[in-house]
Amino acid sequence: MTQHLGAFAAAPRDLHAFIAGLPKAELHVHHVGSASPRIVSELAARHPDSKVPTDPEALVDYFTFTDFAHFVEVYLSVVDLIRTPEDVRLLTYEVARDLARQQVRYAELTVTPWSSTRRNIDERAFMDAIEDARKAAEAEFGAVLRWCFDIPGEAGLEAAEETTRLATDDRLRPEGLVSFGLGGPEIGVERPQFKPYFDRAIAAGLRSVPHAGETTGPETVWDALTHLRAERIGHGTNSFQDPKLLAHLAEHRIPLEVCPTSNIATRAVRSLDEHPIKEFVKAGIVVTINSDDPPMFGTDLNNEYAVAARLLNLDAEGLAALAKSAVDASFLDEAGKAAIRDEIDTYTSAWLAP
Ligand SMILES: O=C(O)c1cccc(C(=O)CC[C@H]2O[C@@H](n3cnc4c(=O)[nH]cnc43)[C@H](O)[C@@H]2O)c1
Ligand SMILES: [Zn+2]
Repeated sequence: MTQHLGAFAAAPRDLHAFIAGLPKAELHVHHVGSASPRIVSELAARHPDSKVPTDPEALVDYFTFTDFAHFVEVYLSVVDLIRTPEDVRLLTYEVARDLARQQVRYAELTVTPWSSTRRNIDERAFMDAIEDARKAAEAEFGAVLRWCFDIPGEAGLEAAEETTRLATDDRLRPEGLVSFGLGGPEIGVERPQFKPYFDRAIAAGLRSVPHAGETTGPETVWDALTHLRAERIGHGTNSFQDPKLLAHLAEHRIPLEVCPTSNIATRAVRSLDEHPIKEFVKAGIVVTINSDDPPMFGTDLNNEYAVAARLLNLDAEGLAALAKSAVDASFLDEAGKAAIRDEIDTYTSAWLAP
């Protein structure tokens, strides 16, 4: 599963090692999209009626996408492998292990509960499974997880209603839930129709983090800001087409959750060298670096930092600043943010000491 990892190999050797040990926060990573080849093949073997390959080598081809619609089709075949609360718990716990191995201290994991409840996983059992894994991962790996529940937009308003209910019902809502999102394809899925659901989620104390501008233009990002009151934008890639939007994002300090390799894998951007991340930094926008669906895109967060180092010409101090931007843009409490920032500073000073 290494089709996109070339950029990491291209980073200078010591920068590669610096990134591997750098404490980090991941703000845009999907639950099912983080299933490692080992987990996918284990689940596929458990459910042999599935068309998902059981051989990790065959998964490399299976996870090569022709466009965003093809990506969603493949993504849903993996969603179909998650059939029991134990599948949910195993996936969540293993995802946390993979994050912790990369020195990710804090992650906001995007979970689509509707995809599981509609596949007859009991809603109470689903919440218990993710929470149980979250607590075990924090105790055993030291990785703090928080949840973003997202509406799968293409599934329509019934899915929006159900996701909002699951996110706002005090008897169900998990302790780790901090935010509310909107995912899936953007073409033909207008953002404004989701305003009432975001209003309810925001009123219940959740933060707004919709995907926008990944596969459609800047007008989708404006819609996310205006109608969904977005506090961060998932991707926001095509914002570069509108200078007024760039200025607005910079002035209002709305961070972009940039996922460079994802944009290449889904063919939203032609090549890494054409990625607009440089324009975002030049415009003064808060940029965070994320991995989206790492095993499906043959990447991980460390590789995304290596990609960013190359595209933005960053040294160790620049990478540490990028890591701190993600901490600052997160929904962690102030004490938690300060602790990770201190850890980043201590690590970087030790690295740079003669
Ligand atoms: O679960 C279903 O049965 C179902 C039925 C109809 C539509 C959907 C979806 O739209 C699921 C899409 C799913 O994709 C997730 N995702 C992962 N990576 C990305 C991304 O880069 N951009 C947008 N969406 C992404 C997202 O969390 C949705 O849940 C499902
Ligand atoms: Zn995403």
